[in-house]
Amino acid sequence: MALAAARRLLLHAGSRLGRREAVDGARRFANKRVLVETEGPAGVAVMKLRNPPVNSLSLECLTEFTISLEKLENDKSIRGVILTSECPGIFSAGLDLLEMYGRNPAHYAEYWKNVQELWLRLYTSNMILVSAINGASPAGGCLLALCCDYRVMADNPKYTIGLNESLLGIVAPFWFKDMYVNTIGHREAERALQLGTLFPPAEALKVGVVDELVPEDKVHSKARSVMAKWLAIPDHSRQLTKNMMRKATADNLIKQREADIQNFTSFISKDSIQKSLHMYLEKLKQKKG
Ligand SMILES: CCCC/C=C/CC(=O)SCCNC(=O)CCNC(=O)[C@H](O)C(C)(C)COP(=O)(O)OP(=O)(O)OC[C@H]1O[C@@H](n2cnc3c(N)ncnc32)[C@H](O)[C@@H]1OP(=O)(O)O
Repeated sequence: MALAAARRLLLHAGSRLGRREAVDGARRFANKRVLVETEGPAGVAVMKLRNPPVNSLSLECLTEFTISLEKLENDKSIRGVILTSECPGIFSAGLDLLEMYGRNPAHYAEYWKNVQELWLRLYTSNMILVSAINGASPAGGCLLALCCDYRVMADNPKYTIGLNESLLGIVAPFWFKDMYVNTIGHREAERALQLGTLFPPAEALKVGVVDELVPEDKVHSKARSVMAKWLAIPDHSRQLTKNMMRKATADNLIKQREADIQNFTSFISKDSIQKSLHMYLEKLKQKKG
């Protein structure tokens, strides 16, 4: 409840709580974890995640992300968004494991509602979304990219992308799965989901998780040129087509949002699942030492 009120405040107070500048026709607004830069004439915004060290999607980050998207949707001059990261080498580490570990059921429910909210907004956005994947993109990071209409990835074998939930001992929800199937087909999705495959760029391209690979320093310029191509299509026909392709998948979640929240909450609260998350977090720590 408190978070919803804060969200309304942020959205409407925009320039008071966020920062807004106008320089040479380019505008920017920034929350703490999401920076949005727009270039008036082109109608394109660049949205940069900046939640170091790994752009994990904490509750605050999700909220700021959703608010920023909502603002852009309400700005009729914006037709397209390039989604990228300001954290070197990381697009997004996905959902924040610390939001799903050691908390109470009310927190899990609130968190999951916000994950659903962001996904629905991104997946059903009328704007053209192009992701400039400039780093690692596991699980929820891959989810963000999959919501986009086109994915450009840096051709750096150190970066991987995929829905790796099963490696954490958790299960990708049906709507993650639906979007994966829509993108790479049933057989590839079935295999990749069971194995929790994190694809290096060349394999990601081959199975269709991403659409194009470019050298790392060309990711942004390529995303811009892709955007220009998409902008040449009339909005109304492109939007109706996108809606036709995505509506059933989105509706599948919309009609069972509450049940999905309850499923998530009871699943993630299980001792065995908390134990798996604990072990995974320990593994991440040990990797350093
Ligand atoms: C029904 C349940 C369905 C729920 C669905 C969940 C979907 C998800 O998105 S679950 C999250 C899955 N994410 C991952 O598996 C990614 C885990 N992270 C990594 O593999 C690596 O961190 C990285 C490849 C993204 C980056 O590697 P790098 O070597 O640069 O950094 P690290 O030293 O590993 O990490 C730095 C720091 O950040 C912490 N961290 C990493 N990922 C997360 C995360 N997703 N949530 C919270 N915190 C994360 C990591 O533990 C390190 O913390 P410390 O500095 O405190 O040790």
